[in-house]
Amino acid sequence: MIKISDQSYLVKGAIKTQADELLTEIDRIISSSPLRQMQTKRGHYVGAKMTNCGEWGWVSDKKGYRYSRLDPLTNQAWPAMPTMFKALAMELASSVGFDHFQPDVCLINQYIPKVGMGLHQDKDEHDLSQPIVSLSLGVPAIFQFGGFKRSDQVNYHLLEHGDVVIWGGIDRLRFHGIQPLKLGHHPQTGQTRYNLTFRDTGNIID
Ligand SMILES: O=C(O)CCC(=O)C(=O)O
Ligand SMILES: [Fe+2]
Repeated sequence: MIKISDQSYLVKGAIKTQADELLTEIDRIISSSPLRQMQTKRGHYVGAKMTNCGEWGWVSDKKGYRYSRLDPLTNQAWPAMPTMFKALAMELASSVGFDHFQPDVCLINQYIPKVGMGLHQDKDEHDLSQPIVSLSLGVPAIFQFGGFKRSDQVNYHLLEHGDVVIWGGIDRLRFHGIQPLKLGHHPQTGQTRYNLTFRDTGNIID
C-alpha cells in the first residue's frame, strides 16, 4: 500500500482477483442502465460515459450536478448495488482505517482513448466524513492528485488494472482528475478503462 497523502492510499493490484466478477457485474448493470454522456450546466458533455448502481446515482444535466434516485434515461431506480461490490468497497475502506463505510452509490465511468476527467473535487455528497473508494479496471490511466485549490501542485500516479485509490478524512476534498487516456489494449476491456467510484451520499431515503 502506498500512502499518497495523509489519509489517501493507492493499493496496487488490490482487486485483481475480483476483476472478472466486477466486469461481469458492470455488463449486467449497463444492460439495464446504459452508459451515457452527461451534459453540464454550460451545455458541454462530460467526457467519460457514466452510469450508476445503488440507491442513488450521480447525474448531471443542464440543471447541474446532483444525486438522483432514478435513472433519468429509464425513469427507473438504478440497478441495485451487487452485494460483492458493497462488501469489497467496505473491506477496502476498512483496510486503510476507514471503518463503517456504507456506500449507497457506485458511479461507473467508462473512458476511451483521448478521454479524461478534468481536475475536480467530489463534493456533491452531504456526508464528507466518509471516504471515496475508487477502483480501476482495463487500460491504465494517469491519476492526478492535487491540493485543496485547483491551482495547487498535483502529483501523478499510474492506475492500472486492479488498482484501488482511497481518500478521505482531511484529504476528502482534494482536487483530482484523470489525464486523457492513451491508446492501449487490455485483454478484458479492449481500449477501455472502467472506474468504479463508491461514495456515501449521506442522503436519507424516507
Ligand atoms: O476515473 C477515475 O479514476 C476518477 C473518477 C472520479 O474522480 C470521479 O468519478 O469523480
Ligand atoms: Fe472525482
